[in-house]
Amino acid sequence: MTYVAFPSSKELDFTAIGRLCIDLNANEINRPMEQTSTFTKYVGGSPANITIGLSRLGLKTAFIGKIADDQMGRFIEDYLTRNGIETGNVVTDRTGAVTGLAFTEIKSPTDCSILMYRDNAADLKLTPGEVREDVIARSKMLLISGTALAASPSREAVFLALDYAKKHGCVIAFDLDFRPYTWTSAEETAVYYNLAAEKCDIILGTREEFDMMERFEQNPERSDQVTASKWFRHSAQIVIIKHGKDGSIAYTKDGQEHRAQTFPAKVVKTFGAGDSYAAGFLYGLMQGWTLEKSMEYGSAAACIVISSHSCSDAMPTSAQVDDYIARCERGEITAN
Ligand SMILES: Nc1ncnc2c1ncn2[C@@H]1O[C@H](COP(=O)(O)OP(=O)(O)OP(=O)(O)O)[C@@H](O)[C@H]1O
Ligand SMILES: O=C(O)C[C@@H](O)[C@H](O)C(=O)CO
Repeated sequence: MTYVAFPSSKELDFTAIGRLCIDLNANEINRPMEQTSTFTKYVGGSPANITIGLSRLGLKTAFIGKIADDQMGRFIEDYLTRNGIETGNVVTDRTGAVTGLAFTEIKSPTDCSILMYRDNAADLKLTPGEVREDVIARSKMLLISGTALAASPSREAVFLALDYAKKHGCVIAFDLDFRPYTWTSAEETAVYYNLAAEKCDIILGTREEFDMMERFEQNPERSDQVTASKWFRHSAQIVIIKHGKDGSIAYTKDGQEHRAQTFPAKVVKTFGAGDSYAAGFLYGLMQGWTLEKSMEYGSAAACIVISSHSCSDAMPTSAQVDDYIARCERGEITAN
């Protein structure tokens, strides 16, 4: 059964728009930030991580975003280029904006948090005029990410990208990627998330992210089924609701539910699970696999990333995902 049809004639498989930033991940893990002295620098930001993931899996990818005119901005652009991602629509800020920094605290494999430095962040300065229609026109899929909706002009840039995607028959995926620190009001957050989600074919989020969007609605049981059915009255064909190590459920417009197994992992830290899951899942969907197989691939990719120190750098290749699944089947990997 095919739930979304990707336009086969287009040259780029995947384009994402949104946040490009830096992760500084604690080297001394299993302790609070106060006791951490050194960090390793990686490219970060959910849509960047997903694009890197899809490029590692072998797809032709591009990114639309804005970087600071400094060493961090140049590091990000260089990393994307070295990973085979087209950066012609990554523009450089000239107003003195800075690169967003995410310091990660790894207190234990299940207790992780992120300390953000995002004042005057360059990624939120992307203007509608800087979004190139031709890049979206050449893409089979556009991915948007919620954080880019948090402020103008990046918010309007994303809505224009959605219009271009609709015009050019691009499949649209929305990773909700709700980061509370970027937003100022709960009402504003829900309004813009809902406006964007109405236009998307595939919506991926956690139960908590959908709860945030449902603040004006009735879903007292926090039912995934009720959540998904709302979006099928708009553009959605697939709604995925993620539940951490308990797995994920994909709902489809034909009323079906699809579940996939999760895999054991020796977890180092939890962040990056959602981004690697999205990369693996969207890759499978583009290969024409079943939803179950695509979700399983996402789950295995997530296990690889949460067992590693980084998010972007740890994004696996197909060979690594296949190998992980095979080792799990042979009982060689157990959870910690
Ligand atoms: N501890 C775990 N063990 C095995 N698989 C996991 C674990 N945590 C997450 N996963 C896999 O990753 C997928 C996505 O994880 P999760 O629901 O935590 O997303 P998320 O909250 O968006 O992640 P992030 O922490 O990156 O924001 C899950 O559906 C599951 O397949
Ligand atoms: O920008 C953030 O919010 C942090 C990300 O850079 C980080 O890579 C992450 O949390 C991945 O989900």
